Amino acid sequence: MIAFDDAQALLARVVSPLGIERIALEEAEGRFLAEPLHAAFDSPRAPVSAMDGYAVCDAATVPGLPLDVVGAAFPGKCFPAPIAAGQAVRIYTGAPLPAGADRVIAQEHATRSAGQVTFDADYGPGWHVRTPGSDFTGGACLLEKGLRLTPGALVTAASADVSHVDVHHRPVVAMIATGDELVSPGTAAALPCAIPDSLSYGVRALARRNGALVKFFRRLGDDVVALAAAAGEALEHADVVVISGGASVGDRDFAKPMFTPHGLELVFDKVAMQPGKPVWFGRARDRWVLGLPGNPTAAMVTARLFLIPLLHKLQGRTVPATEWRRLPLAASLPAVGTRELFVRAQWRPEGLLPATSQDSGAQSVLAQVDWLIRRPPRSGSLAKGALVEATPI
Ligand SMILES: Nc1nc2c(c(=O)[nH]1)N[C@H]1C(S)=C(S)[C@@H](COP(=O)(O)OP(=O)(O)OC[C@H]3O[C@@H](n4cnc5c(N)ncnc54)[C@H](O)[C@@H]3O)O[C@H]1N2
Ligand code: MOO
Repeated sequence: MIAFDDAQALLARVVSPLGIERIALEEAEGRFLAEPLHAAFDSPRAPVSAMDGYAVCDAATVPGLPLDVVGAAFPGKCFPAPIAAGQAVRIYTGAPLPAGADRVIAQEHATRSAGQVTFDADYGPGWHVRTPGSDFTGGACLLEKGLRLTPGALVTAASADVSHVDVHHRPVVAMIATGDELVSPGTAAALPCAIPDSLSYGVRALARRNGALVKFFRRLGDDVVALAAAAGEALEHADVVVISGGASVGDRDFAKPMFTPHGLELVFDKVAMQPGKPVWFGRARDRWVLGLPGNPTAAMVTARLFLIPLLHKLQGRTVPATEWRRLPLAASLPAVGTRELFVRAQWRPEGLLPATSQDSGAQSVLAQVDWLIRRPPRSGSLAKGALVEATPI
């Protein structure tokens, strides 16, 4: 059995990013940059107004002194002529300042009469001018390689005058849910011992949310011949094959044997963690294979801790996909056994509240929990308010 940190580190070490493609910014949300993104020019490129008001020469402007309004400046247009002492230009937010002007006075402090403007005594202290390069300078690296393109990052990229980005391919995921008892949700009530296949919905959603294209899905009983055939098909279609269930030591646990004819080589098998001990990771026919335990909470925890890092690494993420933060507990926690313990919790104003059920087969609490608390093996009990390491689930 491998320690949790070692298993995550091993996965990060053996997995390399997929190839690179160039795509339009329009299509790039959620993708990971394969190259750093640099600004084509300064932003703003010229001094621009931060307010609707009047551009003036500060040294020649005092409250109550009328100035001649000699034109209007709009965003996207350069004002044609310089202004001099005694003059002002009507200006709008984002417009380049006319040459000679160095300050903008907001229109709330202005009184217009005919072709002139005067200002009240309260127009200071703001100058309301954004200086060239005050946001970013030409050539500056605005987005690092490996960064995921969030809606905010797309704004940054477009503002740098970039239309296309180099990103890693999206990993294609195949999922096989195993278990004789599993049936499609909506059909179990009529079959006394059937169980709705629930976890494949969560795992596939998690994969999609983390950049994967889920292109293959089978729900199969515990028949190793049929499972091996499905494994072969999945390996043809996907970069990553995820298997749920059949990971433990039961007579019908075929998750690994179904890949034996395909040359499965294990990277790790069994991790000293709770829940999720039976999780395993390997390689077959040059594809990655991740085996998740059947218990739904154990499957979602291990998908969070291994599938997401795997998908992110394939897409070129350069920083660890699991970031632990120190946050206070909203209730006490008992001492930990010999395995790293992952406690499912909910964020409350007073801190992290552990879910009432910590059963690895629990399903109803999965809709409520949003954080995973990590507790080292053999650590002692903790009081309410103690700081723990946690990551969003
Ligand atoms: N003697 C031992 N027994 C078990 C061990 C062990 O070390 N020794 N490990 C336990 C742990 S830990 C886990 S976790 C489970 C996982 O075992 P499997 O991966 O083989 O899972 P299954 O037996 O196939 O299923 C377990 C449980 O989960 C339900 N399940 C499975 N798939 C789904 C699905 N897609 N949707 C909803 N529910 C699912 C299944 O019906 C079972 O109830 O083994 C322990 N046993
Ligand atoms: O650890 Mo198992 O993963 O208890 O459900």
